[in-house]
Amino acid sequence: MAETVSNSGAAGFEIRVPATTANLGPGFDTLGLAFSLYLTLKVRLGESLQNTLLIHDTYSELERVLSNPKQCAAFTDSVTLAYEGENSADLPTDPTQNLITKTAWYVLRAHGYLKFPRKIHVTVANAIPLGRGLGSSGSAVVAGVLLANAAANLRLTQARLLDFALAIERHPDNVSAALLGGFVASYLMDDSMASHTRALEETFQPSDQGNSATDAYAPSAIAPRMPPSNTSRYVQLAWASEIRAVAVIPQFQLSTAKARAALPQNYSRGDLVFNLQRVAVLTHALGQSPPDAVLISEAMRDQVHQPYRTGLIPGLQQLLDEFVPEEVPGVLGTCLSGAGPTVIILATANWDTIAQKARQTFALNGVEAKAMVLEVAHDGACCVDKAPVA
Ligand SMILES: Nc1ncnc2c1ncn2[C@@H]1O[C@H](COP(=O)(O)OP(=O)(O)O)[C@@H](O)[C@H]1O
Ligand SMILES: N[C@@H](CCOP(=O)(O)O)C(=O)O
Repeated sequence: MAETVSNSGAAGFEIRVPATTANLGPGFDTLGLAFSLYLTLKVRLGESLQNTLLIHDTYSELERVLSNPKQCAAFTDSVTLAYEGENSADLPTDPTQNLITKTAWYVLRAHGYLKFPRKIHVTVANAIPLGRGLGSSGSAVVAGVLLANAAANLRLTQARLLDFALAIERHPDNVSAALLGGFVASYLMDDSMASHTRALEETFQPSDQGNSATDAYAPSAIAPRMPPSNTSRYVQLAWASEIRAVAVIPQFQLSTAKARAALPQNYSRGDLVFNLQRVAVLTHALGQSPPDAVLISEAMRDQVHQPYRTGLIPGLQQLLDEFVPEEVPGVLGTCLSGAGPTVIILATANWDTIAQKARQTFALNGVEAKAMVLEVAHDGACCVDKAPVA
């Protein structure tokens, strides 16, 4: 549950967002599960800034303000970023290029702010591997929304935080689980989001006036529209406490965009019915204690996304075929995590043995992988007053 921080007296705050796995087999773009592996933002508050609001008398005045590349520089001056830990070198610290701060900028601008109202320094500790299907981008987006909410004291409701995250991420499975925690099923209110032009593209529309670094990220000439309200609906589902996930994480990255591009536009009635039958059973079966391995293993099979992604992930099909309860004691079921390439094996025992065996299967297919045994994070993203250690 995310809280709003009152930044009046505090010297800083901390935001923590869990990693997620999406789909769980048949629940493509529908099911998400939060893990106790976190993206953490330690935020130090500095001096208050002047002229942070988009004050304008006329539309043309607003246009003049926002088409001025200096406004990009103003935003950049209001925030500094540093990374520590895993992936430190891989992510941009320019606030106009970093997904966390770009998201925060979008939320700020939609509320009439040109920049953060106080200078902030953000240290990002990211334990979530990038581009592996463990929801790193969804967590970064949720962190960005919470950052703007806390820094500008916007007091957004949970539903509104989700609206902003969805305006950017577009599929609700990862962001719903990251924000809420636990095992979550959600759907998008189709028309509202479909009619909302992609939020980040609007906010960061490249300028056609030149190629300088500042121009390239000049905001579009209009303030971004607010996303529609209540763009999604969700339900938090029961999760049997015996179940942990073995995440087998290949050392290569696969972008979600590429793995989505591999999917067909249309499906047969047979494939649709196959998934509907299984996802309905799965949402209930994963909450039952003790879990029924035979029921779950079959219910985690999928015909909508995994068959089209096996070509991108050597060893995936073998893992799906071999890590079944009949073959490996303790296993409940196996699936691709999100868009991959990580494979998730749900199990009630023998987690370390399963992890070792699964790494070997990847290795036989020429893929080096590490494995982690992950607990479900029942608490979602949070934001608390906390002064970072200097
Ligand atoms: N902590 C972070 N800070 C900034 N950007 C991030 C962070 N985590 C993820 N991203 C962005 O998201 C991209 C990965 O997104 P994606 O391809 O959807 O993979 P994943 O399955 O990990 O979500 C990264 O290359 C980076 O651009
Ligand atoms: N439903 C999406 C989930 C993408 O998750 P990610 O963790 O890979 O970003 C999909 O399968 O494309």
